[in-house]
Amino acid sequence: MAAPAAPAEPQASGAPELPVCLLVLGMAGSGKTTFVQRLTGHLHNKGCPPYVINLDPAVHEVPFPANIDIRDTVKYKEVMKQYGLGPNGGIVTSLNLFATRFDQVMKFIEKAQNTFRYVLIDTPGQIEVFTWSASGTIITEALASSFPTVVIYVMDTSRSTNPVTFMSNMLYACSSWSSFRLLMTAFSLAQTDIIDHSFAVEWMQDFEAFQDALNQETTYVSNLTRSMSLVLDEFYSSLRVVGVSAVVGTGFDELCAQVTSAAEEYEREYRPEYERLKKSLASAQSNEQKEQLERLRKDMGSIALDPGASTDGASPVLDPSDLILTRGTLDEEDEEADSDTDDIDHRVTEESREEPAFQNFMQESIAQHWKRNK
Ligand SMILES: Nc1nc2c(ncn2[C@@H]2O[C@H](COP(=O)(O)OP(=O)(O)OP(=O)(O)O)[C@@H](O)[C@H]2O)c(=O)[nH]1
Repeated sequence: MAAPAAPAEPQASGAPELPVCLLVLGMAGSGKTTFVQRLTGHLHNKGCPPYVINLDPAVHEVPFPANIDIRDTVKYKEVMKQYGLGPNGGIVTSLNLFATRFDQVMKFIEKAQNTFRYVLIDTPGQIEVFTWSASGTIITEALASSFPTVVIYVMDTSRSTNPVTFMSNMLYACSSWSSFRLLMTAFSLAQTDIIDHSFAVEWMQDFEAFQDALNQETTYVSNLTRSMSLVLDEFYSSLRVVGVSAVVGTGFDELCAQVTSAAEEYEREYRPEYERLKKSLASAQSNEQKEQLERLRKDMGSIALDPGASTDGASPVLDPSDLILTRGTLDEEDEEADSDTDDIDHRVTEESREEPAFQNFMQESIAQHWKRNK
């Protein structure tokens, strides 16, 4: 476990500054783990060690001190055996199992929030396992609803010098961005010790430079890539691009500065929007529930309760709930006359059970209604 850092500085409002969650994504083998390792070391040297979480269940060795490691909770190989899965299915299922306990991880982070300024999260090798899975959404939404959360997309520059490969990488990045659309994406071009990242920055900023590079390609894919580059313009403009080398350790000061600026933007622009969406979702859900309940009441009201009952006021038509609460007998005197001679007051004991029973009945009916409607 990393030693705790100095307490977070208070914000202007007086509240302590929340740690920034950095979600490290990237294609398989792009350098995510090495990046997290180097960034952890960098932050240790700066006197603010991060809280580190490993979400890759299949990694052999974690080369950094992880505060929380998915492998302590879920045994990936056991999951594969037990469910008869291959390696990728095993990773997805392990992450799903872990996501069901993520509320506990959140409690750990919340406890540590005054002592750490950064929470680093290393994700599984296959990007789609996290980006396009329910567990990835659960984890990201849990983090983003409590802390400023920034996606760091690691792109291996040395493997992206071909414009078509570069575009594939950009599409992955863009799909992560749209999947977690409330998050800022900081972009790290790793492995800049092998090749300078300026070509990639130029391709993002200058459409014609990218077209020139594409002109060398004559395949169908190059035409598709050309069209794609037009679409990605808005995405490029939202990126904060930093070149780093996780091996040499260059670029990390700039990366931290960009993360701070992204976290500020998150608080300023994304959080209010996030809160607004959360509220409108909650109110839509509650309206939906009300409608379901109303429909259920109507359905149940159409059941003939008592063929002999009249609607002239002398004998009111019963609501199904009345029927259950009175067990079909409204005439209290009759009931008293029929009452047992023992000491137990059956009305009190049974009525005390009836309300929970009715509530259970209503909940079950609503659940069945939901199922049917789905
Ligand atoms: N030269 C150089 N090599 C790097 C850099 N970052 C990572 N590597 C190398 O790239 C390879 C893959 O790095 P990892 O950190 O394992 O990549 P990963 O994305 O975590 O891999 P998976 O999680 O298995 O998909 C390793 O051999 C690293 O040493 C870098 O900045 N420079």
